[in-house]
Amino acid sequence: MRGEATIEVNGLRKRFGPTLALDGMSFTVRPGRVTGFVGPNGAGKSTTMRVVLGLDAADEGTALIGGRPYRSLREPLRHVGALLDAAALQPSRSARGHLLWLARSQGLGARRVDEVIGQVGLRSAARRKAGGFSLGMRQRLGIAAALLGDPPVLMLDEPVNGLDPEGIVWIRGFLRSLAAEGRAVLVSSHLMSELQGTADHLIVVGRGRVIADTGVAELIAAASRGRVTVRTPVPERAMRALTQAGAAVTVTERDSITVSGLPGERIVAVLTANSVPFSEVVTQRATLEEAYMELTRDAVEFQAVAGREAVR
Ligand SMILES: Nc1ncnc2c1ncn2[C@@H]1O[C@H](COP(=O)(O)OP(=O)(O)OP(=O)(O)O)[C@@H](O)[C@H]1O
Repeated sequence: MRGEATIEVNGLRKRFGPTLALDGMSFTVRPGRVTGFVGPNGAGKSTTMRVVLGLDAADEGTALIGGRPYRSLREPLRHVGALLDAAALQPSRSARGHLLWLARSQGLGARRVDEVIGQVGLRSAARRKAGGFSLGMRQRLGIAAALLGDPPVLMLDEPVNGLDPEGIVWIRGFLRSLAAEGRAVLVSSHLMSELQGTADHLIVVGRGRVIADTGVAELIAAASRGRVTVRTPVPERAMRALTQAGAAVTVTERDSITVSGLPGERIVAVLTANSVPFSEVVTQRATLEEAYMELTRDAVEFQAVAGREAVR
């Protein structure tokens, strides 16, 4: 692996006829972590990736891989590996034949081909025709192709789409290991749940621009808003003690209250000091899906309104 592991996208605008696909898209993908690129259908994820790879030209803005535009890279596979459409392969070629053909075009040898075949777990199928491959096998082959040049930057468009549970577990672990090697890994999805457990960082997009650029842990913490549920047979006494300690408290059920403004450990300490009995103190955590829904609500509402207008 060589070269700088970054993708920098700055002020991209792209129009397809009446559709503004990219409207000032800007973000940086950093090395050593999996960055999820997530947003509703039509948000501009694929278009951004295509612009970064020089497959589409932007009307405005810049896209750089390791500080350089794709078109200036002499052996691009050594700088960036991409999986855009796993169906795009020559059905009559064997998996190994397909990779050999790609490798030759970039001055890479058969040894490297056999290495990546092993890495993605396709050794036993390497000589079979790719046309007969399942979607999961095609995804593995596409990832093998992306890895051929041992690139510091990887971009995968919806790699989890259509995979069975075993394939999903495999790809999650695999992407994490590629990031742990110091690569910049950008993975798109329109489903947040697909990125749970995979992405460390998220670039959330809607309507051709970035809505949020945030760590997964921070996003969940912000959506959870530090709420803690306390189960107690004496909610009024608990409420008094915690309010005095500076918390905001609401009674949610007959025997439970929701507390905000104090961390769980402090709540336990206050209740104990005031001899208030309790059976449970649970810090609430929003799921990634909930946090995401909150962020993208505006973008989705816009689409729903636009859709209704189109129907009328
Ligand atoms: N070649 C094209 N010609 C016309 N319109 C296009 C073209 N490519 C993309 N678009 C439009 O640009 C917008 C952004 O599309 P894009 O495929 O980048 O979104 P996406 O976020 O990848 O969505 P999805 O999750 O559905 O893949 C959409 O409205 C799409 O219809």
